[in-house]
Amino acid sequence: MNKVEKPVIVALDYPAQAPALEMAARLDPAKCRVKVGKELFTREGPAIVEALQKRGFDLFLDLKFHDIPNTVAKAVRAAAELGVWMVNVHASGGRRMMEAALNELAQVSGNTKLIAVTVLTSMERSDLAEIGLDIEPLEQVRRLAKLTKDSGLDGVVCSAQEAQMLREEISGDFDLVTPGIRPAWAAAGDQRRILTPADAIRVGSSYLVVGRPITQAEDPAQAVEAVLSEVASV
Ligand SMILES: O=C(O)c1cc(=O)[nH]c(=O)n1[C@@H]1O[C@H](COP(=O)(O)O)[C@@H](O)[C@H]1O
Repeated sequence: MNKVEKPVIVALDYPAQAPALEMAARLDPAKCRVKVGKELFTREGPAIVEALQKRGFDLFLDLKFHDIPNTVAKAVRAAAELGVWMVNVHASGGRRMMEAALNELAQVSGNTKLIAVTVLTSMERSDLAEIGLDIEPLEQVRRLAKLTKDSGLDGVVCSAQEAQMLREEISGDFDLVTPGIRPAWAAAGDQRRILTPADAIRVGSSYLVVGRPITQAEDPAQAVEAVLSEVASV
């Protein structure tokens, strides 16, 4: 078991600042963290990060950087200088890219976590084959997670269905940040490889990225409580 403080990260997948802040106003920063992704950040920029931080939220800036080492390192630095709690890159950018990002991060005060995306939960074996990877997604996740750990990063984004395998293969402190979480009372929607909050924690997830089951609930704060009580029961 890898229980952490405040394991729920609410994905604020909104097109603009107003609805994102409306949702944030219905959430308690003492109970959950929030995630800002590409759409919201591209439209609103650092202002949305600052507005959410001002309300007391720990913020995961989910921009999944993937470029040459110098470019990614500078982008990670810019994120850390915004004071975000967590930022991410694509592990497939390779060891030199991840190490450069980590070195740059070490020069910024604060303790922003740096994690890497392994294989997106939307990708299947056939998608990997089309980009020249003739292996099972699970195997690619294993490889990229090991590379991420060897490169010194804090953890990976992966499907909770891969968490158990990663806990068996990778020892020590290593965050497994898992989307595709669906409490029994929520609709699966477009997510395919899903797990309940309790099962995700049971198999070794550290943080649960939860979007619509919370943001589309009639009472989002109560939905956070429901997820937390499931987690507490493990
Ligand atoms: O990096 C992510 O957060 C992410 C990676 C991944 O492989 N799959 C995935 O669903 N996500 C994100 O996790 C969130 C899941 O939202 P819901 O499906 O609404 O719970 C969305 O913000 C996705 O963009």
